[in-house]
Amino acid sequence: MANSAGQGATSVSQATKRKSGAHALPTGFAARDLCARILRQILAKYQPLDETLGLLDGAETPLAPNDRAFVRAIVSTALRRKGQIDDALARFITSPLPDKRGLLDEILLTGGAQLLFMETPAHAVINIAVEQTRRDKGARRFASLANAVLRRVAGAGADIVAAQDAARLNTPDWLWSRWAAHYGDAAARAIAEQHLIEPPLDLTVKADPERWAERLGGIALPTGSVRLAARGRVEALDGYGEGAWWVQDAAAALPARVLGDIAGQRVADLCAAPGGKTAQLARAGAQVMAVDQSTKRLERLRENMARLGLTAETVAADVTTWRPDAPFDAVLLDAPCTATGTIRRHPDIPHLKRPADLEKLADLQTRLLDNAVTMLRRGGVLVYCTCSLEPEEGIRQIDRLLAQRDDLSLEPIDPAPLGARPEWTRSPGILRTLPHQLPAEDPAMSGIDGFFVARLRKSGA
Ligand SMILES: C[S@@+](CC[C@H](N)C(=O)[O-])C[C@H]1O[C@@H](n2cnc3c(N)ncnc32)[C@H](O)[C@@H]1O
Repeated sequence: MANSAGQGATSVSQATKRKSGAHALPTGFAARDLCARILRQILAKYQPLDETLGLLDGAETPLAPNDRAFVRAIVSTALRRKGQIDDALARFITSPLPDKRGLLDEILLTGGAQLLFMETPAHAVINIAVEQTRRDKGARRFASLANAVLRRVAGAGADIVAAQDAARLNTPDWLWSRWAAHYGDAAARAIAEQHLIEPPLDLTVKADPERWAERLGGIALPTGSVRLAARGRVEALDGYGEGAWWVQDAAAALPARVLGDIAGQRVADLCAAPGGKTAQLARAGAQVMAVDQSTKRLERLRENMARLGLTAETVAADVTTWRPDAPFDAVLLDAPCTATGTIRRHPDIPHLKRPADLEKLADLQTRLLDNAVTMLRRGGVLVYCTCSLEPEEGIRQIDRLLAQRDDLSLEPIDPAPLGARPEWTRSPGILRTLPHQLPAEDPAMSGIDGFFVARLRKSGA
Protein backbone atom coordinates (compact mmCIF):
# COMPACT_ATOMS: atom_id res chain seq x y z
CA MET A 1 0.00 0.00 0.00
CA ALA A 2 1.32 3.41 -0.94
CA ASN A 3 1.41 5.30 2.31
CA SER A 4 4.15 7.74 1.51
CA ALA A 5 3.29 11.08 0.04
CA GLY A 6 1.12 9.46 -2.62
CA GLN A 7 3.17 8.12 -5.50
CA GLY A 8 2.11 8.81 -9.02
CA ALA A 9 0.71 12.24 -8.32
CA THR A 10 3.67 14.26 -9.66
CA SER A 11 2.17 14.32 -13.12
CA VAL A 12 -1.04 15.75 -11.63
CA SER A 13 0.91 18.58 -9.97
CA GLN A 14 2.82 19.35 -13.13
CA ALA A 15 -0.30 19.33 -15.26
CA THR A 16 -2.07 21.68 -12.87
CA LYS A 17 0.94 23.99 -12.80
CA ARG A 18 1.08 24.15 -16.59
CA LYS A 19 -2.64 24.82 -16.85
CA SER A 20 -3.01 27.50 -14.20
CA GLY A 21 0.45 29.02 -14.10
CA ALA A 22 0.10 28.85 -10.28
CA HIS A 23 2.80 27.42 -8.04
CA ALA A 24 3.18 23.64 -8.09
CA LEU A 25 0.94 21.58 -5.86
CA PRO A 26 2.70 19.31 -3.39
CA THR A 27 3.09 15.71 -4.49
CA GLY A 28 0.07 13.71 -3.40
CA PHE A 29 -2.26 16.72 -3.31
CA ALA A 30 -4.76 15.31 -5.82
CA ALA A 31 -5.26 12.11 -3.80
CA ARG A 32 -5.85 13.97 -0.51
CA ASP A 33 -8.11 16.49 -2.23
CA LEU A 34 -10.29 13.62 -3.45
CA CYS A 35 -10.35 12.09 0.04
CA ALA A 36 -11.78 15.30 1.51
CA ARG A 37 -14.38 15.54 -1.25
CA ILE A 38 -15.42 11.90 -0.91
CA LEU A 39 -15.71 12.30 2.87
CA ARG A 40 -17.88 15.41 2.38
CA GLN A 41 -20.26 13.44 0.14
CA ILE A 42 -20.61 10.70 2.74
CA LEU A 43 -20.72 12.76 5.94
CA ALA A 44 -22.76 15.75 4.78
CA LYS A 45 -24.74 14.37 1.83
CA TYR A 46 -25.23 10.83 3.18
CA GLN A 47 -24.06 9.25 -0.07
CA PRO A 48 -22.80 5.64 0.33
CA LEU A 49 -19.04 5.08 0.06
CA ASP A 50 -19.38 2.75 -2.96
CA GLU A 51 -21.14 5.51 -4.90
CA THR A 52 -18.76 8.30 -3.87
CA LEU A 53 -15.77 6.28 -5.03
CA GLY A 54 -17.13 7.08 -8.51
CA LEU A 55 -15.45 10.47 -7.93
CA LEU A 56 -12.20 8.59 -8.50
CA ASP A 57 -13.22 7.93 -12.08
CA GLY A 58 -14.42 11.48 -12.61
CA ALA A 59 -11.12 13.03 -11.44
CA GLU A 60 -9.94 15.76 -13.81
CA THR A 61 -6.56 14.08 -14.14
CA PRO A 62 -6.76 10.31 -13.66
CA LEU A 63 -5.01 9.02 -10.55
CA ALA A 64 -2.36 6.32 -10.80
CA PRO A 65 -3.49 2.91 -9.45
CA ASN A 66 -1.34 3.35 -6.32
CA ASP A 67 -2.96 6.69 -5.56
CA ARG A 68 -6.44 5.25 -6.09
CA ALA A 69 -5.69 2.53 -3.56
CA PHE A 70 -4.27 5.17 -1.22
CA VAL A 71 -7.45 7.25 -1.46
CA ARG A 72 -9.56 4.19 -0.62
CA ALA A 73 -7.32 3.37 2.35
CA ILE A 74 -7.43 6.92 3.77
CA VAL A 75 -11.21 7.24 3.36
CA SER A 76 -11.83 3.83 4.87
CA THR A 77 -9.53 4.59 7.84
CA ALA A 78 -11.11 8.02 8.35
CA LEU A 79 -14.59 6.46 8.51
CA ARG A 80 -13.58 3.48 10.63
CA ARG A 81 -11.69 5.62 13.14
CA LYS A 82 -13.64 8.89 12.91
CA GLY A 83 -14.55 8.94 16.62
CA GLN A 84 -10.92 8.63 17.66
CA ILE A 85 -9.68 11.15 15.08
CA ASP A 86 -12.33 13.73 16.06
CA ASP A 87 -11.46 13.22 19.72
CA ALA A 88 -7.74 13.79 19.03
CA LEU A 89 -8.37 16.88 16.85
CA ALA A 90 -10.80 18.39 19.36
CA ARG A 91 -8.10 18.47 22.03
CA PHE A 92 -6.22 21.09 19.99
CA ILE A 93 -9.12 23.14 18.62
CA THR A 94 -9.44 25.50 21.54
CA SER A 95 -12.30 27.77 20.47
CA PRO A 96 -15.57 26.96 18.69
CA LEU A 97 -15.41 27.11 14.88
CA PRO A 98 -18.03 28.95 12.80
CA ASP A 99 -20.59 26.82 10.91
CA LYS A 100 -19.26 28.02 7.57
CA ARG A 101 -15.79 26.55 7.26
CA GLY A 102 -15.75 24.91 3.82
CA LEU A 103 -13.98 21.55 3.68
CA LEU A 104 -11.97 22.17 6.87
CA ASP A 105 -13.44 19.22 8.82
CA GLU A 106 -12.85 16.77 5.98
CA ILE A 107 -9.31 18.06 5.39
CA LEU A 108 -8.48 17.62 9.10
CA LEU A 109 -10.09 14.17 9.10
CA THR A 110 -8.02 13.16 6.05
CA GLY A 111 -4.86 14.43 7.77
CA GLY A 112 -5.76 12.90 11.14
CA ALA A 113 -6.36 9.45 9.61
CA GLN A 114 -2.89 9.43 8.07
CA LEU A 115 -1.08 10.85 11.11
CA LEU A 116 -2.73 8.64 13.69
CA PHE A 117 -3.26 5.35 11.86
CA MET A 118 -1.32 5.16 8.60
CA GLU A 119 2.26 6.05 9.45
CA THR A 120 2.37 8.59 6.63
CA PRO A 121 5.29 11.05 7.07
CA ALA A 122 3.96 13.99 9.08
CA HIS A 123 5.58 16.75 7.01
CA ALA A 124 3.90 15.51 3.82
CA VAL A 125 0.50 15.17 5.52
CA ILE A 126 0.64 18.62 7.08
CA ASN A 127 1.98 20.43 3.97
CA ILE A 128 -0.75 18.96 1.82
CA ALA A 129 -3.52 19.64 4.36
CA VAL A 130 -2.43 23.27 4.68
CA GLU A 131 -2.37 23.62 0.89
CA GLN A 132 -5.85 22.03 0.67
CA THR A 133 -7.13 24.50 3.26
CA ARG A 134 -5.60 27.47 1.39
CA ARG A 135 -7.19 26.39 -1.88
CA ASP A 136 -10.68 25.83 -0.45
CA LYS A 137 -12.66 29.07 -0.52
CA GLY A 138 -14.61 28.30 2.66
CA ALA A 139 -11.67 26.94 4.65
CA ARG A 140 -8.94 29.35 3.48
CA ARG A 141 -8.91 31.45 6.63
CA PHE A 142 -8.21 28.37 8.76
CA ALA A 143 -4.91 27.46 7.09
CA SER A 144 -2.79 28.36 10.12
CA LEU A 145 -5.25 26.57 12.44
CA ALA A 146 -4.99 23.41 10.28
CA ASN A 147 -1.22 23.68 10.44
CA ALA A 148 -1.11 24.12 14.24
CA VAL A 149 -3.69 21.42 15.02
CA LEU A 150 -2.16 18.77 12.76
CA ARG A 151 1.34 19.50 14.07
CA ARG A 152 0.14 18.91 17.60
CA VAL A 153 -1.72 15.75 16.57
CA ALA A 154 1.48 14.52 14.89
CA GLY A 155 3.43 15.14 18.10
CA ALA A 156 1.01 13.77 20.67
CA GLY A 157 -1.01 11.34 18.50
CA ALA A 158 0.53 8.05 19.61
CA ASP A 159 -0.06 8.78 23.31
CA ILE A 160 -3.60 9.98 22.68
CA VAL A 161 -4.50 6.88 20.67
CA ALA A 162 -2.97 4.57 23.28
CA ALA A 163 -5.26 6.03 25.97
CA GLN A 164 -8.48 6.10 23.89
CA ASP A 165 -11.37 3.62 24.17
CA ALA A 166 -11.33 2.91 20.43
CA ALA A 167 -14.36 0.61 20.26
CA ARG A 168 -16.58 3.02 22.16
CA LEU A 169 -15.40 6.23 20.47
CA ASN A 170 -15.90 4.86 16.95
CA THR A 171 -19.44 3.59 17.59
CA PRO A 172 -22.44 5.95 17.56
CA ASP A 173 -24.28 6.01 20.91
CA TRP A 174 -27.56 4.73 19.50
CA LEU A 175 -25.96 1.62 17.99
CA TRP A 176 -23.82 0.92 21.06
CA SER A 177 -26.79 1.05 23.43
CA ARG A 178 -28.96 -1.12 21.17
CA TRP A 179 -26.27 -3.81 20.87
CA ALA A 180 -25.57 -3.71 24.63
CA ALA A 181 -29.31 -4.05 25.37
CA HIS A 182 -29.81 -6.94 22.95
CA TYR A 183 -26.51 -8.87 23.11
CA GLY A 184 -24.98 -7.66 26.42
CA ASP A 185 -22.11 -5.26 27.17
CA ALA A 186 -19.29 -7.69 26.41
CA ALA A 187 -20.71 -8.67 23.01
CA ALA A 188 -21.39 -5.01 22.10
CA ARG A 189 -17.74 -4.23 22.79
CA ALA A 190 -16.51 -7.28 20.86
CA ILE A 191 -18.67 -6.31 17.86
CA ALA A 192 -17.34 -2.74 17.92
CA GLU A 193 -13.76 -3.97 18.24
CA GLN A 194 -14.19 -6.20 15.19
CA HIS A 195 -15.32 -3.16 13.19
CA LEU A 196 -11.86 -1.64 13.64
CA ILE A 197 -10.21 -4.45 11.69
CA GLU A 198 -10.03 -4.34 7.89
CA PRO A 199 -11.88 -7.55 6.89
CA PRO A 200 -10.48 -10.35 4.72
CA LEU A 201 -11.91 -11.18 1.28
CA ASP A 202 -14.36 -14.10 1.27
CA LEU A 203 -15.23 -16.06 -1.85
CA THR A 204 -17.90 -18.64 -2.59
CA VAL A 205 -16.44 -21.22 -4.94
CA LYS A 206 -18.41 -23.39 -7.32
CA ALA A 207 -16.51 -26.45 -6.11
CA ASP A 208 -13.43 -27.63 -4.24
CA PRO A 209 -12.79 -24.90 -1.64
CA GLU A 210 -9.59 -26.60 -0.39
CA ARG A 211 -7.99 -26.54 -3.85
CA TRP A 212 -9.02 -22.91 -4.48
CA ALA A 213 -7.77 -21.86 -1.05
CA GLU A 214 -4.39 -23.33 -1.90
CA ARG A 215 -4.34 -21.82 -5.39
CA LEU A 216 -5.22 -18.34 -4.10
CA GLY A 217 -3.04 -18.48 -0.98
CA GLY A 218 -5.97 -18.42 1.45
CA ILE A 219 -7.77 -20.81 3.77
CA ALA A 220 -10.96 -22.87 3.42
CA LEU A 221 -13.34 -21.96 6.26
CA PRO A 222 -15.41 -24.69 7.97
CA THR A 223 -18.47 -23.15 6.26
CA GLY A 224 -16.99 -23.84 2.79
CA SER A 225 -16.08 -20.24 1.92
CA VAL A 226 -12.52 -19.43 0.86
CA ARG A 227 -10.89 -16.61 2.83
CA LEU A 228 -8.00 -14.49 1.55
CA ALA A 229 -6.01 -11.66 3.07
CA ALA A 230 -5.46 -10.49 -0.50
CA ARG A 231 -5.94 -6.87 -1.41
CA GLY A 232 -6.27 -5.23 -4.80
CA ARG A 233 -8.54 -5.86 -7.76
CA VAL A 234 -10.56 -9.06 -7.45
CA GLU A 235 -10.75 -9.24 -11.27
CA ALA A 236 -7.00 -9.89 -11.30
CA LEU A 237 -7.28 -13.00 -9.08
CA ASP A 238 -6.93 -16.48 -10.50
CA GLY A 239 -10.29 -18.02 -11.43
CA TYR A 240 -12.24 -14.76 -11.80
CA GLY A 241 -12.31 -14.82 -15.61
CA GLU A 242 -13.28 -18.49 -15.76
CA GLY A 243 -16.17 -17.85 -13.29
CA ALA A 244 -14.90 -20.28 -10.66
CA TRP A 245 -16.01 -18.13 -7.70
CA TRP A 246 -17.74 -14.94 -6.60
CA VAL A 247 -17.17 -12.49 -3.75
CA GLN A 248 -19.51 -13.18 -0.82
CA ASP A 249 -18.99 -12.87 2.92
CA ALA A 250 -18.96 -16.23 4.72
CA ALA A 251 -22.17 -15.30 6.62
CA ALA A 252 -23.93 -14.13 3.45
CA ALA A 253 -23.30 -17.59 2.00
CA LEU A 254 -25.29 -19.33 4.76
CA PRO A 255 -28.97 -18.40 4.06
CA ALA A 256 -29.17 -20.08 0.64
CA ARG A 257 -27.68 -23.24 2.15
CA VAL A 258 -30.22 -23.16 5.01
CA LEU A 259 -32.87 -24.01 2.36
CA GLY A 260 -31.34 -27.52 2.25
CA ASP A 261 -31.47 -29.75 -0.83
CA ILE A 262 -33.21 -27.70 -3.53
CA ALA A 263 -32.05 -29.58 -6.64
CA GLY A 264 -34.84 -29.55 -9.24
CA GLN A 265 -37.11 -27.29 -7.13
CA ARG A 266 -38.72 -24.00 -8.18
CA VAL A 267 -37.13 -21.40 -5.94
CA ALA A 268 -37.88 -17.67 -5.67
CA ASP A 269 -34.93 -15.47 -4.76
CA LEU A 270 -36.61 -12.27 -3.55
CA CYS A 271 -34.59 -9.02 -3.39
CA ALA A 272 -31.99 -10.90 -5.35
CA ALA A 273 -29.57 -8.40 -6.87
CA PRO A 274 -26.61 -8.39 -7.34
CA GLY A 275 -27.11 -12.13 -7.16
CA GLY A 276 -24.69 -13.73 -4.70
CA LYS A 277 -27.46 -15.95 -3.40
CA THR A 278 -29.02 -16.46 -6.85
CA ALA A 279 -25.71 -17.96 -7.97
CA GLN A 280 -25.69 -20.34 -4.99
CA LEU A 281 -29.27 -21.46 -5.64
CA ALA A 282 -28.62 -22.03 -9.37
CA ARG A 283 -25.39 -23.86 -8.57
CA ALA A 284 -27.36 -26.11 -6.17
CA GLY A 285 -29.52 -27.20 -9.11
CA ALA A 286 -32.69 -25.15 -8.47
CA GLN A 287 -34.81 -23.44 -11.13
CA VAL A 288 -34.41 -19.94 -9.85
CA MET A 289 -36.61 -16.90 -10.35
CA ALA A 290 -34.63 -13.85 -9.18
CA VAL A 291 -36.85 -10.85 -8.35
CA ASP A 292 -35.63 -7.34 -7.57
CA GLN A 293 -37.17 -3.93 -8.09
CA SER A 294 -33.97 -2.30 -9.32
CA THR A 295 -33.48 -2.85 -13.06
CA LYS A 296 -29.93 -1.52 -12.79
CA ARG A 297 -29.01 -4.00 -10.06
CA LEU A 298 -30.75 -6.82 -11.98
CA GLU A 299 -28.52 -5.99 -14.95
CA ARG A 300 -25.52 -6.55 -12.68
CA LEU A 301 -27.07 -9.84 -11.52
CA ARG A 302 -27.36 -10.99 -15.14
CA GLU A 303 -23.74 -10.00 -15.83
CA ASN A 304 -22.59 -11.88 -12.73
CA MET A 305 -24.55 -14.98 -13.68
CA ALA A 306 -23.16 -14.84 -17.24
CA ARG A 307 -19.57 -14.71 -15.93
CA LEU A 308 -20.31 -17.68 -13.68
CA GLY A 309 -22.01 -19.67 -16.46
CA LEU A 310 -25.17 -20.06 -14.34
CA THR A 311 -28.79 -19.36 -15.24
CA ALA A 312 -31.79 -17.83 -13.51
CA GLU A 313 -34.94 -16.18 -14.74
CA THR A 314 -35.08 -12.51 -13.72
CA VAL A 315 -38.10 -10.36 -12.90
CA ALA A 316 -38.07 -6.63 -12.20
CA ALA A 317 -40.87 -6.10 -9.67
CA ASP A 318 -41.80 -4.74 -6.26
CA VAL A 319 -41.77 -7.76 -3.96
CA THR A 320 -44.29 -6.16 -1.57
CA THR A 321 -47.02 -6.67 -4.22
CA TRP A 322 -45.69 -9.05 -6.90
CA ARG A 323 -47.58 -12.34 -7.47
CA PRO A 324 -46.06 -15.31 -9.31
CA ASP A 325 -48.13 -17.42 -11.74
CA ALA A 326 -47.71 -20.46 -9.50
CA PRO A 327 -46.48 -20.94 -5.92
CA PHE A 328 -42.82 -21.86 -5.30
CA ASP A 329 -41.38 -24.92 -3.57
CA ALA A 330 -39.03 -22.65 -1.65
CA VAL A 331 -38.60 -18.92 -1.13
CA LEU A 332 -35.53 -16.98 -0.03
CA LEU A 333 -36.11 -13.38 1.07
CA ASP A 334 -32.92 -11.36 1.62
CA ALA A 335 -34.63 -8.15 2.65
CA PRO A 336 -33.13 -4.65 2.38
CA CYS A 337 -32.01 -3.53 5.86
CA THR A 338 -29.81 -1.10 7.79
CA ALA A 339 -26.89 -3.48 7.10
CA THR A 340 -25.43 -2.87 10.57
CA GLY A 341 -24.06 -6.42 10.40
CA THR A 342 -21.69 -5.37 7.61
CA ILE A 343 -20.03 -2.32 9.20
CA ARG A 344 -16.57 -3.93 9.06
CA ARG A 345 -16.94 -4.11 5.24
CA HIS A 346 -18.83 -0.81 4.96
CA PRO A 347 -17.41 1.65 7.52
CA ASP A 348 -19.68 4.38 6.09
CA ILE A 349 -22.81 2.72 7.54
CA PRO A 350 -22.59 4.20 11.08
CA HIS A 351 -22.31 7.65 9.48
CA LEU A 352 -25.22 7.14 7.09
CA LYS A 353 -27.91 5.36 9.10
CA ARG A 354 -30.27 6.89 11.65
CA PRO A 355 -32.93 5.35 13.95
CA ALA A 356 -35.61 6.61 11.52
CA ASP A 357 -34.07 4.42 8.76
CA LEU A 358 -34.49 1.39 11.00
CA GLU A 359 -38.18 2.13 11.49
CA LYS A 360 -38.79 2.57 7.75
CA LEU A 361 -36.87 -0.55 6.80
CA ALA A 362 -38.56 -2.69 9.45
CA ASP A 363 -41.92 -1.64 8.00
CA LEU A 364 -40.75 -2.56 4.49
CA GLN A 365 -39.47 -5.94 5.73
CA THR A 366 -42.89 -6.67 7.26
CA ARG A 367 -44.60 -6.01 3.93
CA LEU A 368 -42.01 -8.02 1.98
CA LEU A 369 -42.28 -10.95 4.37
CA ASP A 370 -46.09 -10.96 4.35
CA ASN A 371 -46.15 -11.10 0.56
CA ALA A 372 -43.30 -13.64 0.37
CA VAL A 373 -45.38 -16.09 2.45
CA THR A 374 -48.18 -15.93 -0.14
CA MET A 375 -45.77 -17.10 -2.86
CA LEU A 376 -44.94 -20.35 -1.04
CA ARG A 377 -46.73 -23.63 -1.71
CA ARG A 378 -48.12 -25.62 1.22
CA GLY A 379 -45.32 -27.74 2.67
CA GLY A 380 -42.71 -25.37 1.21
CA VAL A 381 -39.76 -23.73 3.02
CA LEU A 382 -39.22 -20.00 3.47
CA VAL A 383 -35.86 -18.58 4.51
CA TYR A 384 -35.84 -14.96 5.66
CA CYS A 385 -32.54 -13.14 6.21
CA THR A 386 -31.04 -9.69 6.78
CA CYS A 387 -27.46 -8.50 7.29
CA SER A 388 -28.53 -6.47 10.31
CA LEU A 389 -27.75 -6.69 14.02
CA GLU A 390 -31.03 -5.02 14.96
CA PRO A 391 -33.77 -7.25 16.45
CA GLU A 392 -36.51 -5.27 14.62
CA GLU A 393 -35.08 -6.54 11.34
CA GLY A 394 -34.61 -10.10 12.57
CA ILE A 395 -36.27 -12.00 15.37
CA ARG A 396 -39.10 -9.49 15.87
CA GLN A 397 -40.20 -9.91 12.26
CA ILE A 398 -40.41 -13.65 12.79
CA ASP A 399 -42.19 -13.40 16.17
CA ARG A 400 -44.79 -11.10 14.58
CA LEU A 401 -45.27 -13.37 11.56
CA LEU A 402 -45.70 -16.47 13.71
CA ALA A 403 -48.19 -14.67 15.96
CA GLN A 404 -50.27 -13.75 12.90
CA ARG A 405 -50.19 -17.02 10.97
CA ASP A 406 -50.86 -20.49 12.23
CA ASP A 407 -49.81 -22.15 8.96
CA LEU A 408 -46.11 -21.37 9.53
CA SER A 409 -43.63 -22.80 12.00
CA LEU A 410 -39.91 -22.50 12.66
CA GLU A 411 -37.96 -25.54 11.55
CA PRO A 412 -34.63 -26.40 13.24
CA ILE A 413 -31.46 -25.60 11.30
CA ASP A 414 -28.87 -28.37 11.37
CA PRO A 415 -25.50 -26.64 11.94
CA ALA A 416 -23.37 -29.63 10.83
CA PRO A 417 -23.77 -29.45 7.04
CA LEU A 418 -23.33 -25.66 7.19
CA GLY A 419 -20.06 -25.88 9.15
CA ALA A 420 -21.74 -23.42 11.56
CA ARG A 421 -20.28 -22.75 15.00
CA PRO A 422 -22.53 -23.83 17.93
CA GLU A 423 -23.09 -20.23 19.09
CA TRP A 424 -24.69 -19.33 15.71
CA THR A 425 -27.66 -21.72 16.11
CA ARG A 426 -28.79 -21.35 19.70
CA SER A 427 -32.53 -21.32 19.06
CA PRO A 428 -34.35 -23.75 16.77
CA GLY A 429 -34.99 -22.39 13.29
CA ILE A 430 -32.80 -19.32 13.84
CA LEU A 431 -29.21 -18.74 12.85
CA ARG A 432 -27.50 -15.56 14.07
CA THR A 433 -23.89 -14.55 13.41
CA LEU A 434 -22.16 -11.62 15.10
CA PRO A 435 -19.12 -9.86 13.58
CA HIS A 436 -16.62 -11.14 16.21
CA GLN A 437 -17.82 -14.74 16.10
CA LEU A 438 -15.24 -16.17 13.72
CA PRO A 439 -11.98 -15.51 15.57
CA ALA A 440 -8.58 -16.31 14.05
CA GLU A 441 -5.00 -16.14 15.30
CA ASP A 442 -4.27 -13.53 12.64
CA PRO A 443 -6.81 -10.69 13.18
CA ALA A 444 -6.67 -9.92 9.45
CA MET A 445 -8.29 -13.34 8.85
CA SER A 446 -10.96 -12.98 11.54
CA GLY A 447 -14.62 -11.94 11.69
CA ILE A 448 -17.85 -12.62 9.84
CA ASP A 449 -20.75 -10.37 8.86
CA GLY A 450 -23.67 -10.18 11.29
CA PHE A 451 -26.57 -12.07 9.69
CA PHE A 452 -29.99 -13.11 10.92
CA VAL A 453 -31.50 -16.17 9.23
CA ALA A 454 -34.84 -17.91 9.96
CA ARG A 455 -36.12 -21.14 8.40
CA LEU A 456 -39.93 -21.56 8.30
CA ARG A 457 -42.17 -24.27 6.89
CA LYS A 458 -45.72 -23.79 5.63
CA SER A 459 -48.01 -26.51 6.88
CA GLY A 460 -49.88 -28.93 4.56
CA ALA A 461 -48.62 -31.11 1.74
C1 LIG B 1 -29.63 -6.97 0.64
S1 LIG B 1 -29.79 -6.53 -1.05
C2 LIG B 1 -29.89 -8.10 -1.77
C3 LIG B 1 -28.59 -8.86 -1.94
C4 LIG B 1 -28.76 -10.11 -2.76
N1 LIG B 1 -29.78 -10.99 -2.22
C5 LIG B 1 -27.47 -10.89 -2.89
O1 LIG B 1 -27.28 -11.88 -2.20
O2 LIG B 1 -26.64 -10.52 -3.73
C6 LIG B 1 -31.43 -5.98 -1.10
C7 LIG B 1 -32.06 -5.83 -2.48
O3 LIG B 1 -33.44 -5.54 -2.27
C8 LIG B 1 -33.89 -4.80 -3.38
N2 LIG B 1 -35.19 -4.20 -2.99
C9 LIG B 1 -35.43 -3.22 -2.10
N3 LIG B 1 -36.76 -3.01 -1.97
C10 LIG B 1 -37.36 -3.87 -2.81
C11 LIG B 1 -38.73 -4.14 -3.15
N4 LIG B 1 -39.74 -3.47 -2.57
N5 LIG B 1 -38.99 -5.08 -4.07
C12 LIG B 1 -37.98 -5.76 -4.66
N6 LIG B 1 -36.68 -5.56 -4.39
C13 LIG B 1 -36.38 -4.64 -3.47
C14 LIG B 1 -32.76 -3.83 -3.64
O4 LIG B 1 -32.81 -3.35 -4.98
C15 LIG B 1 -31.54 -4.71 -3.36
O5 LIG B 1 -31.04 -5.24 -4.56
